[in-house]
Amino acid sequence: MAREKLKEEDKRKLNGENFKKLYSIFQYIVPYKSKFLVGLVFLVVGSFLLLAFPLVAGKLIDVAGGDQSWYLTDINQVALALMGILFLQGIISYFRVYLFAQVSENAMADVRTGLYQKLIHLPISFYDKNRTGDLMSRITADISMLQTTFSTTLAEVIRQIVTLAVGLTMIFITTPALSLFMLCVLPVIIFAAMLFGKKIRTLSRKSQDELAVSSTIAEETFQSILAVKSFTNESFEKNRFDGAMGKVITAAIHAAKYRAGFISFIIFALFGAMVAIIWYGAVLLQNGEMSIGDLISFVLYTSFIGGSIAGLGDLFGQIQRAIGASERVLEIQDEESETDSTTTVSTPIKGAIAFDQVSFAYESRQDIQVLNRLSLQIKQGQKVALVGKSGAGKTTIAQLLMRLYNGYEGTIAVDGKEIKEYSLKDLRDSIGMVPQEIILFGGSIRENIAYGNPAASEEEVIAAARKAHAMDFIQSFPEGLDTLVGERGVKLSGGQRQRIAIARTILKNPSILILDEATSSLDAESENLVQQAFNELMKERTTLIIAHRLATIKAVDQIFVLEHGQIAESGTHDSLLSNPNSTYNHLVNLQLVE
Ligand SMILES: Nc1ncnc2c1ncn2[C@@H]1O[C@H](COP(=O)(O)OP(=O)(O)OP(=O)(O)O)[C@@H](O)[C@H]1O
Repeated sequence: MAREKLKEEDKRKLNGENFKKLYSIFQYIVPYKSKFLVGLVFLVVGSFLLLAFPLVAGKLIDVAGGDQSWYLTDINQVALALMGILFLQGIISYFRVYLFAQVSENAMADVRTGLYQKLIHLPISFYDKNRTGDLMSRITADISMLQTTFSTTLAEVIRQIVTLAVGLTMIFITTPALSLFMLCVLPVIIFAAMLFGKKIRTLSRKSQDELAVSSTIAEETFQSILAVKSFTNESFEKNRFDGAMGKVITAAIHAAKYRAGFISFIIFALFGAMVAIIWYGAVLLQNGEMSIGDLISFVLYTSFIGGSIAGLGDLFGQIQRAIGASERVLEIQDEESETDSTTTVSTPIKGAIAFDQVSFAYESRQDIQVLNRLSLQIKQGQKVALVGKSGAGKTTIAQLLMRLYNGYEGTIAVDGKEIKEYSLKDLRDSIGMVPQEIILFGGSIRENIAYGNPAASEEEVIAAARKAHAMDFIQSFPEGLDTLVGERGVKLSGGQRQRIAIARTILKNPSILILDEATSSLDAESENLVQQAFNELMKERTTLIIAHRLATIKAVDQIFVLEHGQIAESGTHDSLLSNPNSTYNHLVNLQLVE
């Protein structure tokens, strides 16, 4: 398997606190513990079997040389025993890998589902602070990393530790003098290599950093290529890039000097140590203190030991990275979900709305007081419009009503009861929102309409589509309601998307309606159909229109003009217009000019 290169910033220290994080994720394995334990037993037995291989291989040579002191005295028997060991270890490895895969796949699917469920229950304010790409990588890359850790890395660590412990024990039992000699030579070299390695890593990180700087320069210029060209700054940019490249080369060559030293040192020292050890083995052999078979066992065991020391270094790197990944997963699990009142109401929400002295600032932008002691009342069934300059806080009012954000001061009541006392489901079920920008899910038109009420029957879906004046265009597609929309489906026009969103909301049948009007206007025919669909939708529902185009709101019962976080004026279109100094009048004039 190709391993991704370890990024230094992704690594964490191997200390108790960090292991606890990994352990928290490891808890997901508990439901599959019996399979995990069997896999673990297979792993240890398999490792022991493999470690018997050098011993028996050594015996093969000794038996060939006439040694009769072992249980098996015939080379054919010994060779068969060797094959038997390999065969058995093959079967055990198969089941070990298979079991660990089952455990880790299931456990990590649980982590993923848990994380996904947690994420969709987090408040919108969380999404304001985190980028989608980052959340995606937690659910995909980070958990894949953890999966590798629990399926392969953990098994490898155990296998290598067993190999190291058993390998060392075996060589000390069979060839103590030679092992002791090796132990005096090798650690010195390993220590020197580690020091060297650390220095080289620091230096190559520096050259990578320099490379990153040069990439940023390139990226910036490509993105602003228009500016570069219109200012004829090509040569300026080239010089900037040249300068950055110069730094890359200096840093890379500096690192290369150390790497060259390291390589020649390793070749000399490692092979030198090998010569020394083999020389000492030859001396022991000559003096009759050791058999050829023992020497072969020793060489095989030391190659096993060497392999596991090298392997462990890499594995610890992986674990350090896995800790980073578990940290990012746990971070989300520690986030606070939307707070909810557990009491559900028995009487349906009718739709009278009252904001009383409501003040609010977004958590991520505390310095801007979006609403400032705002009060407004909307009677049940009334149609009202909110107008105001862009950024005045119209959408914010709607979002607060749906409790998409908490942390406001004052009270917001529906049917005379503070919204925090409703369960989120009751409250949001009773509010239908048709947003400005309608994004349909990938799937059929039917599924997109039924999103408003997944339990709706075919007839109800069709009736809703009719009321939303969407059926005509739906029927014009060969596949009708089964037509696929979204990224891989047909592209619908803005007006068509709006009518689907309206049909969806008709199916939801809320008592309160929020229409966030699209800023861009549709062509006259489409506009007319959408308006008719809206009229159908608004029937007998309390309706709050977030109006951008004032022409569409002449008929509402009341208009609230929002300014400086407060309701500056309210009244009907005609009454507001009759006052020449009103902000409303000013807004209308502005739009007329546009
Ligand atoms: N999620 C958010 N985080 C931080 N600030 C926000 C957020 N959403 C809106 N704001 C800020 O709050 C203010 C009010 O925004 P809001 O979207 O309610 O205005 P609006 O009246 O609906 O504007 P528009 O007519 O352009 O849609 C703006 O200054 C905006 O920048």
